Amino acid sequence: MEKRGVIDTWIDKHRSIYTAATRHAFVVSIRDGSVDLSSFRTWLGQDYLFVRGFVPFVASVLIRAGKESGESSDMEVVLGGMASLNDEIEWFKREASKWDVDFSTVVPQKANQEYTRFLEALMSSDVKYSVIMTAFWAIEAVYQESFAHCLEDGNKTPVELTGACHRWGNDGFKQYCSSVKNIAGRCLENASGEALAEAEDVFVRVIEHEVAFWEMSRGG
Ligand SMILES: Cc1ncc(CNC=O)c(N)n1
Repeated sequence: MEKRGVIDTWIDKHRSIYTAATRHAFVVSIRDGSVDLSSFRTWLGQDYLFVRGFVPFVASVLIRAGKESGESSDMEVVLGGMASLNDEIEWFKREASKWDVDFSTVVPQKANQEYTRFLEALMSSDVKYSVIMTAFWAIEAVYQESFAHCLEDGNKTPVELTGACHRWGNDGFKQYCSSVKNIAGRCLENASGEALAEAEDVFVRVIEHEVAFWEMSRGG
């Protein structure tokens, strides 16, 4: 059994928004097969742009893990995430041709721009390692929980969308998210009250950005 740490208490405390992010109508529509393909194409284009902005964020987490962490394994965990982003960008490009989406013409929507700006602010050296790790975990965990839901028993996920679901819903990604959560949890155990308050705030803001991100797909 995993030890229940401060992150689990935050998930419970902010359960309604956490569920809004991990069981969003768009994700539920993938799982029940009612998904509107224009919504999926919108999500695909926006998420490709997001991921391109996420790479420098993960790179900054990697640098911080190498410099500031007492645990040498932190860097290896983040490096694993970085490596999967490399595959992910190739996957996005294959999906774009499959769904006839031209990434060169996709314009980032407001929610996407705001999320990317938020990530850029977290890359500042003023942000504590425990806070940046909490954000990193929350970003990955929302996708893991959302897409794993589309693969759980009873799903009617259309076969052409199972690739997306496996990308973030597979057991390896779940393990990786759990490793990132353990790193964040370990850092938070030793954090000051001020750092804890900042990390909780960043956790909630990540979840809010994720909800707003899913909402973009509604526009089709
Ligand atoms: C908006 C958003 N949040 C989290 C992820 C998952 N991390 C990397 O792919 C993602 N692709 N997009």
